Amino acid sequence: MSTPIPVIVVGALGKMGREVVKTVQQAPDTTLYAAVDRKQVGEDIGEALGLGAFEIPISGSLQEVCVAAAQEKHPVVMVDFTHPEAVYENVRMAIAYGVYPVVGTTGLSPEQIADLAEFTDKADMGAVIAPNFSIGMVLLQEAAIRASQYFDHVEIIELHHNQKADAPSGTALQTAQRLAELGKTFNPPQVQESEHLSGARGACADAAIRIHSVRLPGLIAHQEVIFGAPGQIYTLRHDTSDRQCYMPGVLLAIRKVTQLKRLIYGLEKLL
Ligand SMILES: NC(=O)C1=CN([C@@H]2O[C@H](COP(=O)(O)OP(=O)(O)OC[C@H]3O[C@@H](n4cnc5c(N)ncnc54)[C@H](OP(=O)(O)O)[C@@H]3O)[C@@H](O)[C@H]2O)C=CC1
Ligand SMILES: O=C(O)C1=N[C@H](C(=O)O)C[C@H](O)C1
Repeated sequence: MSTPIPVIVVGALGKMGREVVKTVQQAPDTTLYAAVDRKQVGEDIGEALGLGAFEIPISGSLQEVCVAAAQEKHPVVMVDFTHPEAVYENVRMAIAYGVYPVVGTTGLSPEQIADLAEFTDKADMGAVIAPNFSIGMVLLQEAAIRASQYFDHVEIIELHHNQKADAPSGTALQTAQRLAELGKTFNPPQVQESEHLSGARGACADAAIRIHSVRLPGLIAHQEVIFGAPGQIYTLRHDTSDRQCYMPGVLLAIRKVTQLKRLIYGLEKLL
């Protein structure tokens, strides 16, 4: 059997990071190389997650971890589930040390993504950025693309837990972007609208698609794409009930990223 892929998990104590740590430890072809977070530095990551000792202390320095990874014979992968304000620098750091990034953190601007793509090209390396690693969301987006051939009116509602830092969600933005790529203008105005409360009609994304963001405790991650036409409504909805739903997609990206020679945006491009 070949050597398991060594994986650095950044944001290892977070809601997503802890799932990735467990998944990477359990999968036969991946192994946890390092766990990075800004809390509980020095504590064993397995103990910190209530999983027993892994003999891997939490590191507070991604750079130190990358310096060590750069000395390894086999390519090392970094999985980042941190914060919109941290992710760009983390990815730059990983690429600078030849560590392959798999990024789930949302909130990167289009300019930052373009910049990172240029950086991977120069380094002759691959990277994966996916705003949503669940297969259900890929299928929802594909159904939405098909429906867009027949419907001219569409709005998106995304609903998340109220610990989420960014709005709208990266997934909602990507959904709008994928519909906009069809080259069609949606939602031709029917009347002169006036907003009596700012934001009442949501945010206007690509191709005049409205996105509405709901934040409540009790939610995890949910999205509706609602198409309307005279006499009918077609609603596509995806609900997350456990963050395990993202793990097959994350594992797929870990397994494929070292074979890539450019930055890939979106899980659908790996399927
Ligand atoms: N692509 C996908 O499929 C999915 C993407 N996401 C995205 O992933 C990101 C993380 O989500 P989630 O796990 O819920 O968030 P959490 O806040 O639960 O976890 C983030 C973790 O990263 C830590 N962290 C923040 N900044 C740094 C840093 N600079 N260095 C190291 N660690 C850091 C946080 O520490 P502290 O607590 O101190 O802030 C925390 O432990 C979000 O952008 C979210 O939108 C979420 C689900 C699925
Ligand atoms: O913060 C979350 O939870 C999620 N974030 C991602 C996003 O912004 O789209 C993916 C998923 O919606 C969960």
